[in-house]
Amino acid sequence: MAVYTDVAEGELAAFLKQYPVGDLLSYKGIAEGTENSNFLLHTSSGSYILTLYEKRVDKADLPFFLGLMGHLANKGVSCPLPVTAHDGSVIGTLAGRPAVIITFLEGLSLRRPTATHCAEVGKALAALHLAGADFPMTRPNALAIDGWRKLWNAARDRADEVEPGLAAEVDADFADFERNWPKGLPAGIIHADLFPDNVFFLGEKLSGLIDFYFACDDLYAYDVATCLNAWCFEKDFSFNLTKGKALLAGYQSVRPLSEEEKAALPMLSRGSALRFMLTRLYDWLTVPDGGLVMKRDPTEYIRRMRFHRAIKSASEYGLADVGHHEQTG
Ligand SMILES: Nc1ncnc2c1ncn2[C@@H]1O[C@H](COP(=O)(O)OP(=O)(O)OP(=O)(O)O)[C@@H](O)[C@H]1O
Ligand SMILES: N[C@@H](CCO)C(=O)O
Repeated sequence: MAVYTDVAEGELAAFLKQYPVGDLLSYKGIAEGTENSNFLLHTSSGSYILTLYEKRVDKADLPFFLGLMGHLANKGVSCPLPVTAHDGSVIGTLAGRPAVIITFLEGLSLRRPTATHCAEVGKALAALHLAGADFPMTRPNALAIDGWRKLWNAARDRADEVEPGLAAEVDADFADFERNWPKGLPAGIIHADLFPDNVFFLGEKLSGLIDFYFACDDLYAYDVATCLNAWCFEKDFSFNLTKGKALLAGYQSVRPLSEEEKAALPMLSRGSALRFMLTRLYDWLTVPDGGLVMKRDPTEYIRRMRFHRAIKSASEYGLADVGHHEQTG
């Protein structure tokens, strides 16, 4: 659950006086999410989300995340708009934590997205990439290869407890990534965690994107690869080609991929699978049970890594007109 910090009603009502959001009518903690404490607020002017940032978000990154949400929302991306206080600030303090109020987005996240939903996600991701292109702030991806290496160094010795042979398998991947990771592809602001729990729909129509707390500068096609991993695999770990096709066609209807980006997709998808495997493995091995962080199963992403390793061409993800591309390693 994700309410790590309790907030008393009087304290919240006083805090809200600093913002143009009306008077507090009711509030409740939101169970979903793992990183921060979130509350749904009803006030005399509408509904809002209050987020208290817990220790897994670096406070120095907040101006980037909140500035980005504001930039994207102003450019028509359906994402939360941070509410500015009467004194012009966006980040306040509540219960000893940095605290922010953002606008509430209608919709529901999906447990079983269809190909139609995947197409919508592809379009929204491409629109986000275009809208972020003139965002003036930058943030390097803390979870690029160097960041993966740190997680791996901390987890490697116990990796075989989770899956026998995993240490050797991932060592070989690192050697390959450190030599062959694509360079020079189109890059800019990426969401970096656009999983189904971070996308809202009203019926088949996408109504909002949330959770920009991994957003950073990196390769656009890497963000596409993350969406293939997050949206196009079934519970039995098979890749759903119809969903892959839909997601990629949706993306390309807004921002066509270059031939180089297409050719790099198998490598990027493997890297993205490794990134999510590593954060999950690290938590699995280091975070005590019953603690604050919800653990997710790393083996789901080991299966994806293996799938991508066997891919010979991006056409196997559902891309039309792709040349044959041999992966090294
Ligand atoms: N702007 C919003 N409008 C409506 N609901 C929201 C909004 N922002 C967050 N929520 C709700 O709060 C939940 C948690 O939000 P979020 O995913 O940002 O939290 P988190 O702690 O950063 O989690 P994680 O990084 O693990 O996904 C969401 O699943 C959603 O139910
Ligand atoms: N989307 C991540 C969790 C962090 O947001 C995962 O599934 O591992």
